[in-house]
Amino acid sequence: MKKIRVGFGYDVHQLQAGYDFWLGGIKLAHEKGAVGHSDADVLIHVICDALLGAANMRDIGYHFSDKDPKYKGIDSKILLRDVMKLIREKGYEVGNIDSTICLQIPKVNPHIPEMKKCLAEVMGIDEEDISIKATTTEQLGFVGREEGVSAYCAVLIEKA
Ligand SMILES: Nc1ccn([C@@H]2O[C@H](COP(=O)(O)O)[C@@H](O)[C@H]2O)c(=O)n1
Ligand SMILES: C[C@@]1(CO)OP(=O)(O)OP(=O)(O)OC[C@H]1O
Repeated sequence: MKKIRVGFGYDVHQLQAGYDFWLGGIKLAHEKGAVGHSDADVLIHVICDALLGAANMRDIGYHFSDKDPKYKGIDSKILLRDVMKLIREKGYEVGNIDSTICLQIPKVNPHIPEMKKCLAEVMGIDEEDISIKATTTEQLGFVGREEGVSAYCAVLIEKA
């Protein structure tokens, strides 16, 4: 019988001036960028966490410690590629991904096609199986005050 599992991811990064803003594998032009040990790509991080959770393989920080200098400034696409390797070693393939980015500004919608193309290539899956959505938080909370960006992700993985 085919085995289907669900996974979920949530992550937050601060936004500060003087940092690049990597999101969904691409660099956005903005006066603030995301702060982290890695390139702080919050969308990729939640996809990684959702995939690892679905496969019952802990989380991103367990595999790629934020204390390890090896990961300082690392391109999160490299981490995502490694996570795909880990779940495929367990015999899983991605069913579909659904994600939401919480960001007050800038608008994400114009960039979603490029993000999907980039992530599909990194993961070796069909763009049609990746959904990316965005919401402001109506000026409320840390996202609304433009102090941070957060994201949520649900995935299905399956094996024969
Ligand atoms: N950073 C963002 C936030 C939102 N969007 C798009 O705008 C729509 C309206 O946002 P609300 O927070 O008022 O719901 C939202 O549904 C997204 O389509 C965006 O592109 N980038
Ligand atoms: C991605 C890693 C890599 O060291 O560092 P951060 O960029 O700080 O991101 P976080 O979401 O805190 O996840 C932990 C780490 O795996």
